[in-house]
Amino acid sequence: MQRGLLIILSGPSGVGKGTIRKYFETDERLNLAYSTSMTTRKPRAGEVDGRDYFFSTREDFEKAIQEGGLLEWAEFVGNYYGTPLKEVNRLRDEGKNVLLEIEVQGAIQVQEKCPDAISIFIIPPSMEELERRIRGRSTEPEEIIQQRLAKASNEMKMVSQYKYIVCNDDPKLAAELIKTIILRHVELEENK
Ligand SMILES: Nc1ncnc2c1ncn2[C@@H]1O[C@H](COP(=O)(O)OP(=O)(O)OP(=O)(O)O)[C@@H](O)[C@H]1O
Ligand SMILES: Nc1nc2c(ncn2[C@@H]2O[C@H](COP(=O)(O)O)[C@@H](O)[C@H]2O)c(=O)[nH]1
Repeated sequence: MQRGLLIILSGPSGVGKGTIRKYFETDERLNLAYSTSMTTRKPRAGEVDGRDYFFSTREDFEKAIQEGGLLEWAEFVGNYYGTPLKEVNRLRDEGKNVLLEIEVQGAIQVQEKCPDAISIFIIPPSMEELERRIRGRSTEPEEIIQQRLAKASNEMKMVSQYKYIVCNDDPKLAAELIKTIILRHVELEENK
């Protein structure tokens, strides 16, 4: 069986990564599995442990780092976020194409470790629109919104580190573009 691909979906907080993912994650042709991350952030209303994230204490997260249990990890606006390595390997060994939805520092670590990873950076139509989206979501207090927006400006400077750049103006169109990228890579793998 062919090992599954590793796909990185990255971009500033609030750009619409999660929204776009919803449009293509049920497309069976993509044979996708979403990698659930570990985080020390507190759950938002409606978030479910084990589905949206594995919510953890800082102590347990640091233990996971020390034990080499994470493919990548980063501190983002006061919280740790990381990708459990074992699950990614298990899914890829089963032939699944694994999707990581992660921020920029983590995306760079994954690309260093797995140069074949398909990295996609989502950009907003403008920084004003990014701000509207992050505020419109109403999930963070003002102080955190400010920190996330400051972080976003720096993250936008890292676009050249990615193989593909997709603008999320219309989420359905962005999802279609990403689907095309993934399906082409699946085809290339099959013809290897
Ligand atoms: N193309 C779009 N046009 C207008 N609003 C959008 C668009 N895409 C997403 N949104 C809205 O922007 C907000 C942020 O989207 P979303 O939560 O998907 O971002 P995200 O990149 O996954 O954020 P985070 O990285 O913080 O998890 C949501 O309220 C979503 O409905
Ligand atoms: N490096 C990693 N970044 C991750 C991971 N899981 C999520 N994220 C990114 O963190 C920010 C903030 O997320 P939020 O849910 O608090 O809004 C966002 O850019 C996520 O994509 C991970 O495992 N590693």
